[in-house]
Amino acid sequence: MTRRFEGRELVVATHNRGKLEEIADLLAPYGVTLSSNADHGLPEPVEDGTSFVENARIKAHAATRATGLPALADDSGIEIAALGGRPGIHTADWAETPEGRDFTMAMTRAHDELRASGAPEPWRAKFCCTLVLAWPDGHDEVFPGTMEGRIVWPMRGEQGHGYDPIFQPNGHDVTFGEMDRWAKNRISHRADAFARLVAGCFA
Ligand SMILES: O=c1nc[nH]c2c1ncn2[C@H]1C[C@H](O)[C@@H](COP(=O)(O)OP(=O)(O)OP(=O)(O)O)O1
Ligand SMILES: [Mg+2]
Repeated sequence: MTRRFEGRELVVATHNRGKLEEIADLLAPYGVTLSSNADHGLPEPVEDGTSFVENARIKAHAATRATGLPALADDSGIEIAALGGRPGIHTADWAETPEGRDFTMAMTRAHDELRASGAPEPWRAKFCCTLVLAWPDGHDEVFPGTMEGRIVWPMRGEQGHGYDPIFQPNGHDVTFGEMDRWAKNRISHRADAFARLVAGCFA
């Protein structure tokens, strides 16, 4: 299946630099030539789907249509059990401000809502990642991944991106924000989805 990528470029259809770096590391062993949305000057599509897979499809197919190349999109987010699964597909929206994204604000909101809910700790949470690989002929392939853990407070760690400082994965006593990129990439929701992608495309 590696042949499907031989001599071709894969567009990573994301505007999130943290994701792009993780995806480049995860794909490094497979000799795929990567380019990004930024390399192609692609706009950020409106993510108005009602699920991770719908939003990933919107992003992947938009990049494929614009470039004629296969494209890989990642739609991800965190589901907090005591908040009924919120923010879920709205995880990035919680960080939105007129000046750009503010993840300290978003993490503070998650913590404030957990406190207000009265839910006892541990506050169970699940990171979800859905990868969609879209092909120029219009078909696509879907690879889901998850990582279970808990929300911790205060924030811990300067590494990673997004909500990493408040997410402590099960089986670990550090947050994603305290893990180096290789440690996170061995266990994350994105790594889980990539294991399925690799099995489907490079096995
Ligand atoms: O490993 C992660 N560590 C921490 N936070 C994370 C992670 N993975 C997703 N997240 C959070 C932040 C992100 O902003 C949102 C996903 O929203 P999502 O729309 O999929 O991504 P995005 O808007 O940042 O970039 P793009 O849509 O261009 O791929 O969930
Ligand atoms: Mg997005």
